[in-house]
Parts: sequence; structure tokens; C-alpha cells
Amino acid sequence: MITTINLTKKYNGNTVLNNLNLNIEKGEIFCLLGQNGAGKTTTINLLMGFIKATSGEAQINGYTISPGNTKARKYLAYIPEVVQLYGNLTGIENLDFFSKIAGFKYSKKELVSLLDKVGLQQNAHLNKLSSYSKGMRQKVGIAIALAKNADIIFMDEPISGLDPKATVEFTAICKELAKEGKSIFMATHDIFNAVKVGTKIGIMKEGCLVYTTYTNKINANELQDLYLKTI
Ligand SMILES: Nc1ncnc2c1ncn2[C@@H]1O[C@H](COP(=O)(O)OP(=O)(O)OP(=O)(O)O)[C@@H](O)[C@H]1O
Repeated sequence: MITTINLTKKYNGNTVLNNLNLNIEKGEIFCLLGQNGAGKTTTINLLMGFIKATSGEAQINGYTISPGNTKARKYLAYIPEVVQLYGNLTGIENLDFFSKIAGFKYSKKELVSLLDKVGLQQNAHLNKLSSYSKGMRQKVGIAIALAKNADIIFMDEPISGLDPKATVEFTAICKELAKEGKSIFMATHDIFNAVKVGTKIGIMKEGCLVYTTYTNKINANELQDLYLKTI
């Protein structure tokens, strides 16, 4: 689905992403770990086509990802750490608005069913977004990604600031989406949740992907030890 070949980003001659070679398959949940400044957000920015690579390439479904390549962009969705939507619109109005911008028109029933699917409680659908918690905003963000029919959803620090119940709900939603064939790429600092939610883990250090493993081959304590030795 998504492939990178020697993907590299430099700022003023400073390499912040160094020859990234990565494959993410359909139904995979890839969790990228790494210290502050390791290059995780830069990787997401490149894979979303928000910024231009200095060298190398990233492809989704055979299309090169780059700023301005709308063919590649339609397969991609991005959920930032804090989902910024229109505070004076309701959850359902935001979903309707952003779906239309992406070229999709849904009936009220379909919009409700998308919000149900991501677990947004029905009594919140008609409340203004300004009253939503972080976890509720995130659910609307995921619903928008589904409405756009994106194949891969990128998330930057999706778990930070979520309470334990919201984290469990979020994990379940991600697993359900993966079962349906969506791919998820998340940058996270939460080693224990990465093992729970992810199918594959990567550890990044100073712009290099130094380690990848499948979560069925490692437990949380082993990953923590490995992480601390690696970074
Ligand atoms: N626009 C920019 N200009 C110059 N340097 C940048 C720019 N964007 C990022 N960097 C540098 O690239 C490096 C990687 O940053 P990045 O934000 O990708 O790290 P990160 O792993 O996401 O960190 P965090 O966990 O803190 O979010 C850092 O040294 C950062 O200062």
C-alpha cells in the first residue's frame, strides 16, 4: 500500500530523515516510536505530502506522494494531536462539511452511522464541537477519514492526553478499522499502548529507522528495554 524508498529530508543541510525504507500493508497498524526530535512528525509530513522530500520517494498505491499530487492525497487522511474543527458547528455538521470538501455527499443517516461507527455517543452528535473533549474530537476526525474513504490514516500522538477509558475505546476503533482493511500509521511515545494497538513497531533515532518488529514477536517489557537501549 505505502512504500518509501530512501526517503530523506534535510533542513539547511541538516538530515532530519535519513534514507527511510518502509512498507505498510493493508490492515497494518504501524506505531513509530522515538525521542523528541527523532523525525516522526517529519515522516508523517512527508508521507502526507505536506512537505517535499530532499531525495528518495514515497508511494501510495503506486502514486508518488508529494505536495500537489492530488491523486496520492485522496488515499490519505491525517489526524493531528489536537483535532481542529469548527467549534461552532456540531459533530455531524463538521463531518458533513469536511466530507463535502473531499467530494463526498452523505445523507443524514449515513453521517449518523459514521459517527456511531467511531463510537461517538448519539447525544453528542448535535452538540457544538467546542463542547467536545479531546477523545470526542478525535472520533470526529476518524469519522472524517472514513467519510473520505482514505486507505491509510496518519495520527500524531493520538493517545496523549486520553483518559484510560478513551484510550481503550481508541485502541478498539483502530483494530476494527484495520480488520476492515484500513492501514494506520501513528507516531507515539506510549510504548505499552503501541504493543497493544500496533501490528508493527518502528523505533526511530536521529532520523534513522533503526529497528522494526512485529508486535506478536515482542512484549511490552521487552520493547521498553529495547527502546531504552536503542535511543
Ligand atoms: N521546518 C523545519 N525547519 C528546520 N528544522 C526542522 C523543521 N521541522 C522539523 N525540524 C527538525 O527536524 C527534527 C525532527 O523533528 P520532528 O518534529 O520530526 O521530530 P519528532 O520525532 O516528531 O519529535 P516530537 O516527539 O517532539 O514530536 C528536529 O530536530 C526538528 O528541529
